[in-house]
Amino acid sequence: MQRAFTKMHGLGNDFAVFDARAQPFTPTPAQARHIADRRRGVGCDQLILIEPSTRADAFMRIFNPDGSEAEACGNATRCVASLLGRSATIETRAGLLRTRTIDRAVRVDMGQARFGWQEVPLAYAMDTSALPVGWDGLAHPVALSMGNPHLVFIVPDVDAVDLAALGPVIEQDPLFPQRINVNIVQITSETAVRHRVWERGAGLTEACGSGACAVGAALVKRRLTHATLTVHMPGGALLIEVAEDFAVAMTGPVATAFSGVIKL
Ligand SMILES: N[C@@H](CCC[C@H](N)C(=O)O)C(=O)O
Repeated sequence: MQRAFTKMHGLGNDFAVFDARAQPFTPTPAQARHIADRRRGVGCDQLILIEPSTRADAFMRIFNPDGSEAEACGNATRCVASLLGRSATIETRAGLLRTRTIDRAVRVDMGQARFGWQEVPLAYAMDTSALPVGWDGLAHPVALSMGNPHLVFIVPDVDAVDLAALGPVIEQDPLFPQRINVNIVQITSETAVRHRVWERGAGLTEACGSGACAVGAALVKRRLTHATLTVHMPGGALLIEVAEDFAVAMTGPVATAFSGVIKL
């Protein structure tokens, strides 16, 4: 079977996007690993399927390189929005997301950050605004859901953390029954932060849209920054706006790299 794809990225967080509206397609875990493989496949941080929706312009499905399916992907939502038109509604496992293209950027209403321990989810009840746990110097993270699970550690220097070593250990800790995305953030001013991420099912990436939203919501929850802030990641920056009810909006760029066909 051959499948056409478009290779896109948001801030270097890259995707193989498959339009599955006419020709249905659900990758097996082995196919997902093959497509994501940077030497033998397309090479990407996530596989994205655009499917039909009865409630929105399209349904977006997200697969990590390990074959697991994710509920949310902020950077891919902007990419898919740019394919669907100036103002699109996208259904995901995390809910309906409204998007708007403004000049060359896309704004996405990413929904409400949720701080209930069952909503993250955690294995047992804990104060999610500062979990009483730590891993090798990383301690007291905020835990929350942006549709997908996130931990946010506030650190003095994001470059001093060995995220490649700690990320997989924290991601797979039994405290997180659905595993977790691991974010570290350094506050540089009341309106700007530096952010690095270890993504569940994917590893270190250049940027994570839902992670940047989680960072904004966590910092506002802890009253450490303004509600509008710029989140700088290795691949570039996103503008994050957190409303009083913790609904989060994200604005940033998208890029199309190339189109191709892969044999599966
Ligand atoms: N890159 C994404 C997040 C992708 C899913 C994540 N790895 C998960 O399993 O939750 C983003 O931009 O949000």
